[in-house]
Amino acid sequence: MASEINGLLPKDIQDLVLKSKIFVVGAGGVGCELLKNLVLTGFKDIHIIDLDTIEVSNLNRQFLFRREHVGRPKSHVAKDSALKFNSNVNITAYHDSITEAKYDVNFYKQYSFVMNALDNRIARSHVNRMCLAADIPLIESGSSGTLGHVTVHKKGVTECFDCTQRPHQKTFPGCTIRNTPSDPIHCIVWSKHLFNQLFGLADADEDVSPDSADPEAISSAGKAALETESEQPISRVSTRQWAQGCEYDPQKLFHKFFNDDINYLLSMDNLWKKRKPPTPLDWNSLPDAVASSSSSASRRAPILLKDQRVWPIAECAEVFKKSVEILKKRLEDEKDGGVLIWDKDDDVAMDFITACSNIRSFIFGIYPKSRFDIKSMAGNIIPAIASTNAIVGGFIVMTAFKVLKEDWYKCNSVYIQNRVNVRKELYHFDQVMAPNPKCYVCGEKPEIVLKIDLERMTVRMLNEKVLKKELCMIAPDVEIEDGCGTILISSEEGETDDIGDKLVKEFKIVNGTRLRCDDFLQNYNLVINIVIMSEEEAKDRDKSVECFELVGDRSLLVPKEEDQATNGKESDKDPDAKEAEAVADDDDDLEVIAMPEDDVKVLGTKRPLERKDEGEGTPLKKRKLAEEPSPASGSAYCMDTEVETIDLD
Ligand SMILES: Nc1ncnc2c1ncn2[C@@H]1O[C@H](COP(=O)(O)OP(=O)(O)OP(=O)(O)O)[C@@H](O)[C@H]1O
Ligand SMILES: [Zn+2]
Repeated sequence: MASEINGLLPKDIQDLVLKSKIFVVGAGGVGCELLKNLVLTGFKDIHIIDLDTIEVSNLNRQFLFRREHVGRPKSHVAKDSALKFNSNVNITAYHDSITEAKYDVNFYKQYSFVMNALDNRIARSHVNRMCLAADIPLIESGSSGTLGHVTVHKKGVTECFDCTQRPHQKTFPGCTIRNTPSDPIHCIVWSKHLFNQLFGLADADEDVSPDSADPEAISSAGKAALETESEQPISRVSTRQWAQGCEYDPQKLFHKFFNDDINYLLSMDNLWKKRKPPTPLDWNSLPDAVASSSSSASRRAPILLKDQRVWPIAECAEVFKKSVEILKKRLEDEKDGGVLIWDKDDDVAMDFITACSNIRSFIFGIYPKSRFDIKSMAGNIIPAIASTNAIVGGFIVMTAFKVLKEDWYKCNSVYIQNRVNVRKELYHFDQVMAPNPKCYVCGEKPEIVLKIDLERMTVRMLNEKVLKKELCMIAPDVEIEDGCGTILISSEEGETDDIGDKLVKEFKIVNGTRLRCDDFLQNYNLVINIVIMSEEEAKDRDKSVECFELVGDRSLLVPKEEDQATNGKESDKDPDAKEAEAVADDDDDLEVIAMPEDDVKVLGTKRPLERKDEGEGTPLKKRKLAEEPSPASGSAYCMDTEVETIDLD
């Protein structure tokens, strides 16, 4: 293997490779490629963690896994398969989540550096914080379709993973989902919400019934609907309770969601002045056609597989009936009031979503979709491409050499794009950036501004949605800076459960209140400055949208003059690179992946890393593209990087 053969690697790198101990987080698409590269490079002590087991759908690209491995832990099988490439390596495999408390700061300290090969923001952000706490370099990576990235993060030297705010998931206004869908994705999202309301973790923000507070509906005509609302029996009980009350009778469910509720929507006649009104369906006289008989998919129907053809409405109703019956039984079998978790790979759950979304599409005159298409939209499936993973895995190892040598200023960010840019490059190399002093994670005194709707924000929402989901904490403790140290949230199980449903305003939280948050596991402290939404703002806000907004540090919104004058600006960045950067946010739970046009927001301005004069440690100059021209390529920046990448001397 490379490190065992003298002369293959430069001597200094060979020595560093032989003596380093490294940690790979994730043994999926990128993780498999990476592990194979690492053993072939001759790293001797490799640890790898993954929480998952192997699924059939992994086999087309996660080539360390074979059919006989399905169901076994990814990390264990990855280890066994990689050892076949080079048995002269120590691999330690953990079948576990990296967010478990036992992987603490001391655990991280044993490594020379850490490599992320993950697929979600929470785990990425967690590892970022652990590496900052342990002061261990992190190589972050990701791939999504043809896009990929590799970036380096080193405490106090480069920006951290959270220094740049990444685009968030694309969401749809609640009234579009509940009242006026116009695209298949609206019906798919509604169906996922319906699944959760009936069988899963019901979320008040995912209501599926008509929204009579829709500003568009509120007019003299819409008032009729508002008035009849009180007569709607189901408005007083939750959708779950109502469904339980009628024993999940599929016909009754069908009638409510696809007839009663639609008639109710029709009564909000303001909504239909400029739109085609929906058509309620009757279980006993279902049309025989597919939602749009002119669709090319339906014309091809006879020769297609079940997954590829678009089901006629009568078939959708039949599938709806069967899937409701099975899901009802599964829910009954759950112990201790457990609920079902929606999973794109669960056939019955997918049948339910396909049937519901196509029935709803029919009602609203939206073109239908095949089960295959709906699965990819509902599960945010972006085809994983083996070659992108391979390229990312390769770049990680090339980057690892620079990390081992602590050549931070050479650790450019790499973005793999899906088309060549103006300079005819498929790979975009971006300057390594110094930490953002205002970063809410690695800044000296991390602070953030949180705007909340006092009438809606409960303690539980603050914990689950803001701290854990948005701010990626794992086990937060929160104290109000009110002079008495009132504990609002405790990481100790059960300690603050009883106040979870209380509104935060009951704890005298007002404009300017400061909340001290502390995640002991991540060694992370954050002060949240509360800003209250004005009544006007809260009133205008779509009720199905979250009742909070993370504003960041307000002072960050206005860059300092000095920053503007001297530093690289985000707007200079190649748009393709921004698209690739969005890959980092390809969370499992996204509804729709960040689109290329979504801008990457930056907290403050970016600061290119200053190059240090080797040996003396004094800053040489700001490393700027224009200062290092390359006659050969006309792109000093990338040429420079290529040379650095290929020529290891
Ligand atoms: N908290 C975590 N701890 C350990 N491993 C994790 C954690 N979160 C995600 N992973 C692992 O990261 C890997 C990411 O790989 P990849 O993106 O190829 O996903 P996948 O689940 O294998 O594929 P797909 O999502 O396309 O089915 C997965 O194997 C996943 O189990
Ligand atoms: Zn940071």
